[in-house]
This record gives sequence, C-alpha cells and structure tokens, in this order.
Amino acid sequence: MLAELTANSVADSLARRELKPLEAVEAEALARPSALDALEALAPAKHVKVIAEIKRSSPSRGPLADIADPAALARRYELGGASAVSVLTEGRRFGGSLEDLAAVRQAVSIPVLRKDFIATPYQVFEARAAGADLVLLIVAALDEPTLAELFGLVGELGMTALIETHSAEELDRAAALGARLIGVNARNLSTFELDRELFGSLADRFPAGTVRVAESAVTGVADVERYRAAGADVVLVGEALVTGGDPIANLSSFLAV
Ligand SMILES: O=P(O)(O)OC[C@@H](O)[C@@H](O)c1c[nH]c2ccccc12
Repeated sequence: MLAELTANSVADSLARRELKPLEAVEAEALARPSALDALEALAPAKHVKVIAEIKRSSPSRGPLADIADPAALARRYELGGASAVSVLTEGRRFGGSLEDLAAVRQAVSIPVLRKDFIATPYQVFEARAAGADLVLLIVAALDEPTLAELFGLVGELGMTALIETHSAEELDRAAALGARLIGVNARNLSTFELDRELFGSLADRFPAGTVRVAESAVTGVADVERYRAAGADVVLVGEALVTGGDPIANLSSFLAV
C-alpha cells in the first residue's frame, strides 16, 4: 500500500517536472560544499531537540498554512532554537518543492532535511544538489535492497539518513542497516491513523548509540514532555509550528523540556 503510494508519488513528481539528466544532477550534488553534520546537531543533550518542519498541507489534515516565504519561516525556526529544519518537498499532497528546500538551505545554518517519499537514487542526488544535509527514508515504503542502496548513497554523499519506522519489525530493519538516526512516526502513512503511544512502546528497541526521533502528533508542550519521558532525544514537529502562532514562542516552550 505505502510502497504503491510512494511509487505513484515518485512517478507523479517526476512526470510533472522538467527533469535534468541523472548525470547533471549527480554532478551538481558532488559540486556542493559538504553537508552539515546532522548527527552532531541532533546528538542527545540535556534538553530535547526539535526538528521543525515546513509543511503547507497534508493528505490527512488538508491545507494547514499559507507559507509564502519558507526561508523566512526557517529563519524563525533557527532563531527559536530548532536543531534542524525539515522541508516537505512532495508537491501534490503536501504542497512542497525542492525550490522550498533550496531557499531554506540558503537562509539558515542548521541542517536541512529533505522530507519526501524517496525511492530512487535520482531523488537522493536531487536532495544533495538542492543543499539537503539529511534525507528521510521510510522503511515501510522500500524493499530491503532499495533501502540498503539508498542508505548507502546518502552516506556516500556525506548526508545523514533519518530512517522512519512504524513498528518493531521496521525498527529492527533500521537497526540492521546500521542507521544512527531513527524515527518512529506516530502516524501510519497508509491509514493516517495516529498512535501516540507507539514511540514509547518501541523506545527500548533502539540500538545503543542511536539518536531517537519521535515524529508527528506534537500538539503542544505536553506531547513533547510525554515523548521526552519515553526516551526521545529529538521531536519532529510540523503542524503545531505552522498553525500555532509565533513559532519562536512555541519552540522555546518545547526546548525547555
Ligand atoms: O505535523 P506533525 O503531526 O507534527 O508531523 C510532522 C511529521 O512527522 C510528518 O509530517 C511526517 C512524518 N513522516 C512523514 C513522511 C512523509 C510525509 C510527512 C511525514
């Protein structure tokens, strides 16, 4: 189901854009200055860290925010103390683009995550060419050889993979891969259902030394506290930051946890 969704989304986004040849994108990716060290930026610390997301809309929630200037919002996130910025680059359902990512990259000096349904090496090169430091790989959407191939390529390009999981079995697959940055998404991307307890139920399963990311379902500081108490090093927050008024004030309350 999710694999199909990913394939459709990839085909759709590739069909809608004028595509440069792979060699050109690869050359652009390799010509970039080195990616920022996201593992260092997100390393466990005394307080929880936040990856703040630029998110215009989502299939489950519809339009969320009219973000005319993603770079300006990213600057607010950085000022507010976010450790990284996530930019949704999927166009049809999330209203994002690689242009958003490139604009954000120029505006901030913290690591930037390409959040999309990545299923091909081409998209990984594109991410680096646009300036991404991190790339999301969703275990449920990828077969084993593809996941391993993309994970390897992300590393070769000097970027960090955020491996997204939604079950014990997927978390074990992420661990077997040697992932250092692993997320548990509270949202099931096939049914859109939220399971707020999932991160807590899987927290003990993260291999020692990995950075634990709790993704989705933060509506306020109480959710950040709950994730932190369950063992999260990092929370990834979208909707609450794009809809909740001043992101700087919201971030400062989250970062006090
Ligand atoms: O808006 P929220 O509930 O704070 O969620 C953010 C982020 O976790 C969510 O956008 C997300 C997590 N994994 C994804 C994969 C694809 C698209 C989106 C996502």
